[in-house]
Amino acid sequence: MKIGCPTEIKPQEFRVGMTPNAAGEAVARGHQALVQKGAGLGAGFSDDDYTAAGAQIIDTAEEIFATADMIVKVKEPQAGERKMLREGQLLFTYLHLAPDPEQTHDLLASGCTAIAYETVTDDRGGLPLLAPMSEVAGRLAPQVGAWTLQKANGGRGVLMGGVPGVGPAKVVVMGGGVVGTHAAKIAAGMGADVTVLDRSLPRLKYLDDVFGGTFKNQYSTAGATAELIRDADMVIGAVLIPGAAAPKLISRAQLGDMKPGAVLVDVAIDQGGCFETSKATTHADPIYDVDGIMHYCVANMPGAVARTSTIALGNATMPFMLALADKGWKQACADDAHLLAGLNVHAGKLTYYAVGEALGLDVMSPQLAIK
Ligand SMILES: NC(=O)C1=CN([C@@H]2O[C@H](COP(=O)(O)OP(=O)(O)OC[C@H]3O[C@@H](n4cnc5c(N)ncnc54)[C@H](O)[C@@H]3O)[C@@H](O)[C@H]2O)C=CC1
Ligand SMILES: CC(=O)C(=O)O
Ligand SMILES: [Mg+2]
Repeated sequence: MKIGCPTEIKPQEFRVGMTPNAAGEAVARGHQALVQKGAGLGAGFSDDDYTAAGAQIIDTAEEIFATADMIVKVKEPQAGERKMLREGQLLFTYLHLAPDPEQTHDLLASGCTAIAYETVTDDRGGLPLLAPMSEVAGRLAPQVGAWTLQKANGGRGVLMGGVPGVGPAKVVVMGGGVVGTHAAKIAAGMGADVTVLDRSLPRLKYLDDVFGGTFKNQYSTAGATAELIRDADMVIGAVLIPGAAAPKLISRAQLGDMKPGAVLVDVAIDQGGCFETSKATTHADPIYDVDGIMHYCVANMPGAVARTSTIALGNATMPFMLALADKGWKQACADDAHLLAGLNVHAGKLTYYAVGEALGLDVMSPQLAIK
């Protein structure tokens, strides 16, 4: 199979969909790896690194989209890329379709088959292709939140760990999954006073067993949220209902109950955000103010640490990419229900129920798509 890897074109996105090592594994199995010139530079991989692994360097994205059987990327295809997708072509990348009707429309119109990293599942109820980037974004969240809390950036001017004689920042983390747990660990490590909210009792039991002495946890209700945010210096949004638009957990009216200069970091922004006032921002212009509350809502946070993120993502995606290349997508999905869970679009039809529900569109059963 011809596997194509174009350069990412989302603003300030420096990751790349295929590492030289992954390209080498594909080539060793008889596939062709077509990598756009310079695609790996932002993550510290030169064209020579790819050539040494057996990949072919291709000048333009147009040539890659025109010839590859499978396109492997990081971020959702941008408008120009969507125009180049074609019927029968396989797209393997993050999509986040529920909050994105335009992208959904274009993917359906292209006739391509699209497997979304963020809805591939595993045996333990996890999301193995979202998890590595959630680990990164979770660990970044307190770091960017601490920067936003600085006075010159519009924040309250509160230091995460405080100092002797002055108490630490109060951090509330909404959602105790992968992002939330990593965010809480780092925030607590910086010395902040951290509380994690979740709606899953088994998850709260796990957090209590493992991190009981490090940060607090509480069952997530509107009442508990209202009480905690009044006193918070920073709130990190880290909830997820897989594939679906994020639930809105803090309304605009509630910003008035918060301390002026408090910070909201909405990591869940790629699923539409879990605060009413969230709108996606970029690394170039990451923060904005609504009613005196600072918002950080970058939808591709891991792009800030492109090398760590590219290697971590590549480690997770490579076995699935190789299965898709070796067997073709239908057989690979028929053999692996977890990969089939990633199928979001096929031949002009949506194949993921939560996306159809969010956008009011019909859905074809994924089992039918692989028949
Ligand atoms: N902005 C960015 O660059 C990135 C964003 N993300 C996003 O971060 C979000 C979280 O991802 P993960 O932690 O991997 O998901 P996860 O599935 O591991 O965790 C989500 C948690 O939210 C909890 N939850 C659901 N509804 C809730 C509610 N109403 N109140 C409290 N908790 C609730 C669930 O019980 C679960 O424990 C996703 O939207 C993901 O796409 C992930 C990586 C990068
Ligand atoms: C998960 C995601 O959207 C990202 O890593 O950019
Ligand atoms: Mg998007």
